[in-house]
Amino acid sequence: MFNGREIKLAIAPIGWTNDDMPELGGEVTFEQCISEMALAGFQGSEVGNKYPRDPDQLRKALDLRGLSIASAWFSAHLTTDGYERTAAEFIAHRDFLHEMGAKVIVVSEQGKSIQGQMDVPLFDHKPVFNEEEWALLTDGLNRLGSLAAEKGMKLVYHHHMGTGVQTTDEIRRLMEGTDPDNVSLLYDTGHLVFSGEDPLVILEDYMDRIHHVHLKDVRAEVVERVKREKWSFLQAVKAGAFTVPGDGSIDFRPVFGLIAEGAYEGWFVVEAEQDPAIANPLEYAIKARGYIRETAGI
Ligand SMILES: O=C1C[C@@H](O)[C@H](O)[C@@H](O)C1=O
Ligand SMILES: [Co+2]
Repeated sequence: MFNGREIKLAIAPIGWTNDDMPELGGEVTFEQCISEMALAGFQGSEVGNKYPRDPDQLRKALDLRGLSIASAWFSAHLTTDGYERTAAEFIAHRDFLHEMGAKVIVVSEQGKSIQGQMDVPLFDHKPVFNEEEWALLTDGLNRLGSLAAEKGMKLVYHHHMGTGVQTTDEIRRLMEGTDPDNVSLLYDTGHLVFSGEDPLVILEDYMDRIHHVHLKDVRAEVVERVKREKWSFLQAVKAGAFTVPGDGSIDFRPVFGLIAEGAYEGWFVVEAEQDPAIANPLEYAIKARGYIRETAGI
């Protein structure tokens, strides 16, 4: 399907230990997490809070298991903290990822975000940026993107539930307001469907700007309850709003079909945060690996 183009498969540690709620999977060790990723047939990982920050130590642990680092999340606060402070943190993050051999840097604007607030209803209180905030965001991202380019890397922007860049219109505004040379898009199926967007529209319109992919599925019945009962993002995650591809309500066949029509090369990262005490991480990783083989042929 992908005609020999290089697509590598990674899985995020968030199914084992959740960075947003460290109590989920608190007992799971770093070694168990990466060993099970390799056992399930993945080649890479993103960086979680239990990963050693010393590049040599991290590389050794990953090399032993045939894994490499695809990327890691960076929380930007361009709309609230300003460019200079954000850039200083970004450079340290970029340099760590560069040393680990990653080519893309995941960035999400967390100014005014409600994704980490346990009691704030997700669908009623998401932030909406004003003109000034949009200017701070797009200008700051262009500048962070040129810092990434200094190391031959790409900034991939993560649209996300509970943030100012969640909906199709907001993604469109971000894409139109930024320079394609500096700002690329991270395509996350789960966040688009959770928000009520059509994930195929974003692929059709922005395929040439997509340089990183998060494969997340959603349980539609849980999403309905989140809306009806006014749950927060974290409550939704705990209740199982997300799961691995092949276990929820998204049909990934057209998604893979459209990606295959473009020129995409890079990582597909399975990313499915749910409670590891309910959804055994190794079992779900194996399930995801099988589904991708069956539907994408990789
Ligand atoms: O890429 C991601 C990183 C997580 O920390 C986040 O909350 C999750 O939903 C996601 O898509
Ligand atoms: Co994601």
